[in-house]
Amino acid sequence: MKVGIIKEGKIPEDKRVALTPAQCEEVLEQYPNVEIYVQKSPIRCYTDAEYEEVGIAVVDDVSDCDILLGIKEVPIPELVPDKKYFFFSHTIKKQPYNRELLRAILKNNIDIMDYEVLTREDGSRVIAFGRFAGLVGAYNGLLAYGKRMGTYDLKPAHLCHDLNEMWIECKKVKLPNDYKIAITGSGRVSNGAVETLLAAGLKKVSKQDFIDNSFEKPVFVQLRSKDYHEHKEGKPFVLKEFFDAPSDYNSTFSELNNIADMLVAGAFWHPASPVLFTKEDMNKSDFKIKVIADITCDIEGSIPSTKQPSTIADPLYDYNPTTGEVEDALSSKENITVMAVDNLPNELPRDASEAFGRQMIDNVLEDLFVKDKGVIERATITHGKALTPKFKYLQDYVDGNN
Ligand SMILES: NC(=O)c1ccc[n+]([C@@H]2O[C@H](COP(=O)([O-])OP(=O)(O)OC[C@H]3O[C@@H](n4cnc5c(N)ncnc54)[C@H](O)[C@@H]3O)[C@@H](O)[C@H]2O)c1
Repeated sequence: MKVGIIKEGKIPEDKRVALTPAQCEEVLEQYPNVEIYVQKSPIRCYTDAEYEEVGIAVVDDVSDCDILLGIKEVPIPELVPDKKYFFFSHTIKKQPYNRELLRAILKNNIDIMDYEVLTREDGSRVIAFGRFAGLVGAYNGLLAYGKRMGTYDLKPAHLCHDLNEMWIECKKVKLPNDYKIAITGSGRVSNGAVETLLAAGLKKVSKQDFIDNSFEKPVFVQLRSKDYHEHKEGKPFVLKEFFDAPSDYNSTFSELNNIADMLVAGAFWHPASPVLFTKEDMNKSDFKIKVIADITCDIEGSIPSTKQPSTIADPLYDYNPTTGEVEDALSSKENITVMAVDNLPNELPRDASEAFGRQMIDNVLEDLFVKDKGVIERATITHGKALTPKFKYLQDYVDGNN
């Protein structure tokens, strides 16, 4: 079986790759009937030379391979008919901008296996980049504070060679004693953010201590959903019930509005959930938060200042709490500085790729190359020019009725 690692064609460019050079070697050793070909790419985070150094074939054309591995959506003119593809198609929520892509996939008799729906039997996702989003998102928050105050200057994560260099950069962080950072969430993103703040020398404290005490060093609190939501009728907080009916809950986050200096937003936010605070709260004189690293990046979602996404190249903007408008980054001390990069894992592409490939090797490739125990079937959106049964709900989207 021939496997091709394709060159990413989407703009803005994605540097990540599904298998690193060392992982390609590992796969070839484990599956002697498999061949791997890497399509030449000037942007991939692992260079063509790094693949060649370990004996992996780097070629111009991978269209004779049986299975093609990418990361982001393949541009329609680059799709090769009758192939099996793996990439993030961003079609399963009927994203309007990818309707034509799904139509082209069907027309060209392509089987698309989408990483987003690669799941284990219990439904948990096999491939997720949340940790890297959290690592970099919190780092960008610290970077923003250094720039606001002019106290230190962190090298942007995407200019660091890898995560190790970012950890070393973290040593430059100098926050005042009693500087307080609130992180929301307890999942992959939030736990990644915790790793960065610990690496930067902050101390983790409980919510009560965060509110009641002052400290001789910078501190952070990690808030689980139950730490900042309460049932509207005073019933006990039950996580499943909160997920099922978030509109039955109020947010109590505002008790930290005049305590936290920075917010790192890392909890998934359902549109029916209460917001963290309002535009009016942000305009109050005791609203203390001056840096918001919004990793969830829901535009006009739980955080009113997240009015637009920002980019890796230009990660910050200011929110003027008086006018409610976006202004240039770091244009006034009265403004709140926002980081809302929506593709954070791409800032550490080498590490993110390595974690990605590890998940592929450990959880997917045996099903792909030997016998499918369900992983591949669950992730297959199209087969034989038709939607597979699980994805039939996309038919009206394909037909253009929705
Ligand atoms: N900016 C980026 O580049 C980037 C990258 C990856 C993920 N994200 C976003 O970060 C957020 C968190 O992702 P994650 O990987 O940590 O997810 P996760 O499933 O690992 O964790 C989700 C967290 O949100 C909380 N939560 C609150 N309401 C919820 C609900 N209704 N359903 C599910 N969880 C709920 C959970 O308790 C948990 O703490 C998501 O919104 C995701 O889209 C952003």
